[in-house]
Amino acid sequence: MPSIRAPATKKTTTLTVAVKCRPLTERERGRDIVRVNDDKEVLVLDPDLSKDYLDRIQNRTKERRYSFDYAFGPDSANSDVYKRSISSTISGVIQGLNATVFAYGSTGSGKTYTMVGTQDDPGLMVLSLHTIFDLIKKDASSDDFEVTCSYLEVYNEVIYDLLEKSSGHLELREDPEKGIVVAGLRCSKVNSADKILELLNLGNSRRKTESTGANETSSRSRGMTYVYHYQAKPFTLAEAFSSMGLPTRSHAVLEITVTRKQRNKYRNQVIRGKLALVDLAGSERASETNSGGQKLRDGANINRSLLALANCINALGKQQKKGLAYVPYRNSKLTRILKDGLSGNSQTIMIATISPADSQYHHTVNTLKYADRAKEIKTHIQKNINTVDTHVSDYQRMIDSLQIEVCRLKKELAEKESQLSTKPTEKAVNDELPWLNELSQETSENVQERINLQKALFELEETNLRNRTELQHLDDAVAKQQAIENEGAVVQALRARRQVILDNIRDNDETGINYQKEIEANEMRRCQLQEMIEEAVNNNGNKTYLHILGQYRLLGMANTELQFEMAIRDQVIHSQREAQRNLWNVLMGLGLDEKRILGIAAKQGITIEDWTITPHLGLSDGKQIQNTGYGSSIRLSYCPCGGQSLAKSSCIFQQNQDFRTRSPFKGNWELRHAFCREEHHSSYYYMSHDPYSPTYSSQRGSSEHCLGDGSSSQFDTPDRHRQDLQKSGHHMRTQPAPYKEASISTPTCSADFGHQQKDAWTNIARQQPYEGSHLQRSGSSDFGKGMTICHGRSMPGLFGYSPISSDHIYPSLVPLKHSNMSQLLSPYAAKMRVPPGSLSPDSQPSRFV
Ligand SMILES: Nc1ncnc2c1ncn2[C@@H]1O[C@H](COP(=O)(O)OP(=O)(O)OP(=O)(O)O)[C@@H](O)[C@H]1O
Repeated sequence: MPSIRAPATKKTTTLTVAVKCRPLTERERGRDIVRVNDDKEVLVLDPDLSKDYLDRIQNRTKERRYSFDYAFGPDSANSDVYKRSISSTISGVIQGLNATVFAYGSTGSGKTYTMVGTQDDPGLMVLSLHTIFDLIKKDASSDDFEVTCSYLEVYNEVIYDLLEKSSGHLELREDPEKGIVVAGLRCSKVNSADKILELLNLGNSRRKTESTGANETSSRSRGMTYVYHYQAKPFTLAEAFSSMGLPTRSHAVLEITVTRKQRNKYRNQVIRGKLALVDLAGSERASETNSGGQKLRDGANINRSLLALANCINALGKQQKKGLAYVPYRNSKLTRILKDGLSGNSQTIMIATISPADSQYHHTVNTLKYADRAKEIKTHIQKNINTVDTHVSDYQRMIDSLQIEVCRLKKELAEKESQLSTKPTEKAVNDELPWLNELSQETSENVQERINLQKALFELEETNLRNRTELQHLDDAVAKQQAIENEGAVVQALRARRQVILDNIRDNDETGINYQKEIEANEMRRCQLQEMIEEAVNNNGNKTYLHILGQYRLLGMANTELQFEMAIRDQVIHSQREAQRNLWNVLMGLGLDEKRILGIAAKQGITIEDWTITPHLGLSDGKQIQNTGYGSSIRLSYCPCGGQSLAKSSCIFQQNQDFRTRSPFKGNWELRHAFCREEHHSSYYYMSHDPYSPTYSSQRGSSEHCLGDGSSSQFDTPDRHRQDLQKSGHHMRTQPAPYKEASISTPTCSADFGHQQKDAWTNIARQQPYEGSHLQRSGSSDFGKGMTICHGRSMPGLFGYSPISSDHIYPSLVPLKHSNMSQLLSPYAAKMRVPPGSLSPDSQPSRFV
């Protein structure tokens, strides 16, 4: 019988934030600069002792003061932290509530000490597990309990199962019923806290480790004293790690699920509570680690996940204040795994760990800053009750609560709209500076919101694509099963799942339409802001202009940071794909045939979309279609200068490109070779401040008359957008595209700049540290001969991103029209699993502007 989740009352709650300051270690000779007052307030003194009274009253001191739900000083034991801030939440787990506990802090600040503890001072993980089993023991006479446990790590953006001896890479999947799930993760049944601790130890011995110069104080690099407190076989963390003698470089998540079946009057109810205990790797600065190569990459990945976590915390904090719609969970595996803990159905506790040493001032303040923001985050907890029956009254209650939610949201929306309609220009001229600050803040938020909304749309598309694939599998399975048992239980279960997937597709489509509306609203706001800025520049001259210029620079820096993040991500993806290809080579070498491999993969829940084991062949002009004997492989190539070749990745067609851009400074054509980037989200958020970029040259060209030279940008602006800009007074020019038949070519707009702006941009462009990078170049390429078909997406055509776009401030993420490529590729659409019709020129989804 299909089960539904009965509507339980939802309670909105905020993240509980506790700060724990560890004692100074023997090695740290510095000054203790942290004070904890009234168990709630944390004061961080200025590490510079030479600051005097005058500095302090003139606010030149670096002293910082924060207050939290709980604050613990160096004398507090783990049991104090547990009793005051966590124990009540843990008890909720056996009542069907979800809880997440994570320690956040820089390396060596005491995360592991807090989560794991020592024999004398057991940590939060150990204390929580004992509480759970003590409570189960109490209720065991009336109810049946089942406890399962999983333990995973995220290392270099790859998920491993720590309970498996040699775990492969695990994938995250978004299930319409269960939310984010790690496919293939082992869930072991356990019947005591000791058993879990045993598994924990086992898993810890498998965690990835790496040495680093930064964590001299980290427990993991020295003789460790941590002991998991269980009787059967005492086991120290030192034992787990000393074999390697190195600190772990991964984030680990221990998840305990308690399923409770009541034996009394609620016999048909199953209550399920989940506890996630997270041990994050510590953040560190590359400059402090003295490391390079793999270590530097590890550090960058750890920092990236933590940055992604911090970004989510930021966005969630803002969401509470401003109602922004999108939180970038997708930016790392860690944040996807923690999604429920950060905003979903979970009572979440963040333990921010800090060191009192003056040398750690920056890390301490940074941790406290994020902890402070995390206080704003709201989650919505509700009991997880499954029933085997579906009652009409349950549905009625669901509808009622949804209607209340809709009313609340409508009211909020109306309030927000009325706030936004107040024009800042109405303010007095002598208020100019605060007004400008507000304007630039809004400008960058507008940009961020636009990026986020577009990302959200991509995510929905991706989820629905997977849904559609599953739907196809389900239909096949139903047909097969029907032949065996007609309308038996299995067929019914398959049908029930099919319905869930269909509902999810419908919901996602609706959400997509709403996102589209938000994008349109964002676009309107963008035009308003643009007009305000122009008005301000015209009316208030230099002062305003310089201020805006400063904001441009900030945006430019943010873009560069993002580019760097994307470069790392792409590197990881590239390595993974390379490894995957090698693995296939090995499998084929072993003599396994394609069918068998596909069968094995299907059993493991892995979908192989396509693969090619293609020797690197020389390239020639034009298109080639190869048949490798392992299934058809398509290589579309164009490389007049005999460039390099890349084997097609598992889900993308690549074409070597001949990137040409015209340098406005050198005045001649430059040939640049680069590859289309592999399919990845980041491919769509592509920013460039390359002074040679077409966008840039267009800007310069407006005064130097070098427009209309035949160069065409990979980025484009839709007609409506162009009209808006024309309305706002820009001079528009259209650049002809030289290679129309090969690919994507639509007119590009450009805006006129005055000399001042032009020089400012030159300066900004020169400041970009990655100016000459491959990414920048491909971002600024002539796309005339380039082509990337994103396999498996229902979005036809390409998407480009222009940082300064046609209006020199706002990025625009727009689909590029596709040309006759669709006809060329349509015979392969089935192989590519592109939804029917999506390669047709008419299938441009209307929601992409
Ligand atoms: N409350 C505490 N009491 C005594 N010593 C502590 C306490 N907290 C941390 N320490 C000590 O501080 C050092 C660093 O702690 P720990 O290894 O837990 O840091 P970490 O944040 O987990 O580091 P990493 O991120 O590298 O894993 C260890 O020597 C540990 O024994």
